[in-house]
Amino acid sequence: MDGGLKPPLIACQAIFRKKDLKHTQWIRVALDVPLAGPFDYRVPASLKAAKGQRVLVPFGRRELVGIVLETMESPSYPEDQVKDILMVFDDLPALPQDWLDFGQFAASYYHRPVGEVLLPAMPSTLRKPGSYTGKLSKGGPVARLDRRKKTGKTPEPPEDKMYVLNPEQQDAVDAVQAIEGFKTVLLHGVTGSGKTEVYLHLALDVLTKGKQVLFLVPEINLTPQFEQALLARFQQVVGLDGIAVLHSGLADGERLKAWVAIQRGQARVVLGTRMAIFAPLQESGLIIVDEEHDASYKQQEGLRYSARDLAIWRAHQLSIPVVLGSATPSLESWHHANVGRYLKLSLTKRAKTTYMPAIKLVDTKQLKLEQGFAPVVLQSIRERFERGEQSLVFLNRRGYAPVIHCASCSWMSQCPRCSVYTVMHRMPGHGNVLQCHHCGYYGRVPVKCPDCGNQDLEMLGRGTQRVEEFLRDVFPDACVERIDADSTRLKGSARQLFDRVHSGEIDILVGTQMVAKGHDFRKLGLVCVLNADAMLFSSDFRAPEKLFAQLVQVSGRAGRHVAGGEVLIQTAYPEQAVYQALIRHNYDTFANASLEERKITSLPPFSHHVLITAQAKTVNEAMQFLQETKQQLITEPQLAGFQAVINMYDPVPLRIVRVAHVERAQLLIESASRPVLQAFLGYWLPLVQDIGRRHRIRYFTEVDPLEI
Ligand SMILES: Nc1ncnc2c1ncn2[C@@H]1O[C@H](COP(=O)(O)OP(=O)(O)OP(=O)(O)O)[C@@H](O)[C@H]1O
Ligand SMILES: [Zn+2]
Repeated sequence: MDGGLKPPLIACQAIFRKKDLKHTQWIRVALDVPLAGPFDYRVPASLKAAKGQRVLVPFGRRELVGIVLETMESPSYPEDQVKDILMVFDDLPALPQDWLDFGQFAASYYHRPVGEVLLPAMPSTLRKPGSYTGKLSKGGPVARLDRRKKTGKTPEPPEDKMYVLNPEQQDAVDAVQAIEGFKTVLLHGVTGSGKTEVYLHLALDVLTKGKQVLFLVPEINLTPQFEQALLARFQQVVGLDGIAVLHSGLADGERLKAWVAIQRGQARVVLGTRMAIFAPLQESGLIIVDEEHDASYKQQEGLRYSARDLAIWRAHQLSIPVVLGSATPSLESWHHANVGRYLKLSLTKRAKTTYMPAIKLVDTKQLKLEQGFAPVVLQSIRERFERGEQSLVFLNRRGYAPVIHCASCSWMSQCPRCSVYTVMHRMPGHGNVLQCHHCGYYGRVPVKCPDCGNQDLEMLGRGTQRVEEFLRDVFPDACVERIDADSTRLKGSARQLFDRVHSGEIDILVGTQMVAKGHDFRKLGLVCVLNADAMLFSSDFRAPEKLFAQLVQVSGRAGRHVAGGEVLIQTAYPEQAVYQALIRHNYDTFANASLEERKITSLPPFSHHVLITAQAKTVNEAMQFLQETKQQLITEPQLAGFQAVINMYDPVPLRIVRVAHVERAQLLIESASRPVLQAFLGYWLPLVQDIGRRHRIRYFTEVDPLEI
């Protein structure tokens, strides 16, 4: 048995207790429970626990795995109330102090208990008592992993196409390499400008200095492409095990393996989605955040963190550079670069073709559309197909039809649990079903109207499935495939589909935002965008920024390796500023004008937001609760000083007010100063908690929300 793994000590603890009292090592432990703590424990003489080690502790009637945050002279409770820990796990090196500090920072900034930050960051096997105490534990998950024999030969690395950097790329590399200590770099490079090559050159430099590189990408389906590039370039340098990948799509064992390699310092390059920001790196030299503007860096449940923002804090903490790359930087980052807080580096040309694709607007107002397609769009797809080039049809709506409708009584396929319509999906083998994209509800498609009995129910609108079906009809000789959350549900299926696009087998690809970003499609000549207008009139002040970014990204998939790339955007509002900036490839003008508007209206980045979202049986209860919390600013004497510097809006119901029988409302808090807002939250959130308890209401707090 591994040295540190002792059988549970519950039985022998009583014997030790008396003579142990002089010894007394006290520790403070982080536990994944929704309570603030602190949780203090005593370490019996038979054990030794150091900071950053995991320990097994009794908690109420349960036993939990926690992380030692501190060792102390004395506990913060009377000693006889402090319980003994049961085990210490020393099968891995202690988690580094800077990692603990990082977790503490995230906890305080996002106002969550530290245990809810640190423990969920780890693979589940390392924080489940059962993985160590059960009959089959055999020394714990790490020992089991280490015993697993390596079989087979190490695969050869993929072929590496290292390019001679063009002058812009070289300048960017030189500028980052010249940085000493911490600096945030914004690498603004147009789509296809070869940002990846810049990252790889920077990474090589850092690796040869013996440091680790952390590489963040926004989506799981971008990891295989980057993993291949990293293996091609670095497998010879750091070995196969020197490259670790972390994302939520990994099986438990794979995630454990990657984590262990990182914590032991064996992994030199860590590639991952947002969760990888919590990798316990030992000696990191560089952090790269690709597509830094992407909303996927924001976690939308539990600890609602932004991995991009945390990456900057982490780099500052470690005194290393952090490179944020994007063709469409977030307005926050763009602003920081404009005022000189970040170093702005630009790649203005494409690396391969030198041409940006021609972006054209197809005005659909006067046109008769066929299944949502303008005739010129279908004609263009046909021409590309005949020339052997690929086309991408982008439609950000999955399913077959967004709603079923009865023309005679106006019945609609409303979700019984939510205030949205259910979407009709074709399920191979199951026929047609109605599915709610918010609560997961499934139902049959009625054969006749449930209200009036009319048998002619209509399918309104179209999603990717219907578009795929239509294109298969129109182009029977073409290979038409669809990539969206439905077609890639099975593990590995997304990768297979993307491989088929890259190999050129697929002629026409229909896809949602899954296909829109990051991918370097070689044979893709044409991109068609069907329902861009859907995002045009959203109430969210970030909607134009998001729409612009999305359209630039998807347009950027066209003509990366072939000349003559073209993008056709169907719209009924071609005069809108977003579209006009887009056809001119003018990010700078769009961003600067948007920032000007934000400044006038005091919106981020010129102010800072916190959002409280309350959930109750009725929206009125949620609103009342929020109203009462808002009232504190006026009635609570200790908050009086904040009245002039904190702005609270009126509570409002969410746009989709009911999801899964729960109604929601939100309260937006704003301040021109981040430290002031943080100080205010420190006083105000405990009051909110008390009111929440009284109202028996669930709510969550979101610092720097992306959607309001
Ligand atoms: N110096 C170079 N010479 C020739 N080709 C290059 C050079 N640098 C990169 N490339 C190639 O250009 C293509 C586009 O590069 P890459 O995918 O890195 O673009 P990107 O800037 O990340 O774009 P996006 O923002 O759209 O993801 C790739 O096929 C890459 O191999
Ligand atoms: Zn629903």
